Amino acid sequence: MTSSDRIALGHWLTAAFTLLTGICALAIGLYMVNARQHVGANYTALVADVVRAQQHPNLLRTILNDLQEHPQQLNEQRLDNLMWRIPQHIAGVSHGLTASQLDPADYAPLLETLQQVEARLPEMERQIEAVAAGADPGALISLGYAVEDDLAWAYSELNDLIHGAAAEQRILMERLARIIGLLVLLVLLVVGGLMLALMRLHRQREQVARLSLADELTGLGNRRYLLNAAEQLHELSRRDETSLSLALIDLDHFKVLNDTWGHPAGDKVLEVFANTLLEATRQADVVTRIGGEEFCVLMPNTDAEGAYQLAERIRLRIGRLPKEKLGVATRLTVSLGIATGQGPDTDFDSLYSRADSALYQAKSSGRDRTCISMP
Ligand SMILES: Nc1nc2c(ncn2[C@@H]2O[C@H](COP(=O)(O)OP(=O)(O)OP(=O)(O)O)[C@@H](O)[C@H]2O)c(=O)[nH]1
Repeated sequence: MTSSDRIALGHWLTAAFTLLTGICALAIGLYMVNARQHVGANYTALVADVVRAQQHPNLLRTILNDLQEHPQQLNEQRLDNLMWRIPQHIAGVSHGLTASQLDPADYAPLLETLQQVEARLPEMERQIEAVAAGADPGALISLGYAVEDDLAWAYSELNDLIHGAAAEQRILMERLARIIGLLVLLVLLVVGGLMLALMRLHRQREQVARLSLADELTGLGNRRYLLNAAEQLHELSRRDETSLSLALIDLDHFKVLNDTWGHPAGDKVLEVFANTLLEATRQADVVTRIGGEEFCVLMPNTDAEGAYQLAERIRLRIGRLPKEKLGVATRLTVSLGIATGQGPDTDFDSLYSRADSALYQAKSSGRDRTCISMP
């Protein structure tokens, strides 16, 4: 996975996480609004019915009080109107109660009282007619007060019951919403953690892949890296009919350097050497360390003359490295063997063996020189 792939994956995961968080927040918000409205609507309508019905006993008491004070002045029309409205409101409240989520056991005695009131209304109507016809209002007044008393008690109790239930349900909904919020938070934390772990895993895999292709000491590509690059460059050179050159570079008498100044000093020299190689070569060249003190530069689109120029540039730069930079009081020299192929003649094995022969030639003819393999 390339770093741009990793960045894309990171963006993708962040976008997915943001989307998930948004959806969760939206779902909780909708749920809370909906639940509140549902609970509110359920009890608000019922409370309104009861409050409206509570006016009836008040009205009835006022009419009865008037009748008691003025027995000759029966307000028949208002009483008739009440006799018509009371059963209607009892029916409405009964329906609201059975449709609600209240426990029927809680409101059954109140409903029974309201039904008893309703059952007494025909008798009351008869008495209203009798009083209107001139009878004594005493019986009507005492029945009316009994009805008023029952109605007032039943509606007042119902009011308390509904308000209590609404408050209880609101608390329950708030607790539920809090629990759901916590659960969603937990899910988001788990998902976020998983996404982070996934990204870390990808990073580690990428690091392992990078390490498996890198030389630990110098940071250059290793032999496996060289083989991969050679395959691709050979294919490119074959297709475009361009030259591909390879230079094998070996430090001279490195064993002596190691034996004289120690292995750590030798390591430092190898690092300086690797940096010098990188500085001397082009961006397109593939610089690798393929053995102890053996390095390789693969040069795409480079003919024999160009390869020789580069090899000599490297050799001269190495020879001019100051002792302070090298960390050892000696002059460093290198031997180079180069080989060049064109088109199909650029496969790694044949280039390598030709460059290796040229390197052997450079070593055996006195070192500190570049030898070219003739095709
Ligand atoms: N410090 C250090 N030395 C290494 C490393 N890898 C290989 N060497 C040493 O490099 C030396 C290579 O020795 P030889 O193969 O005899 O080559 P040379 O001494 O350079 O002789 P010529 O190549 O013939 O000039 C050995 O002493 C190895 O121990 C490394 O990573 N660090």
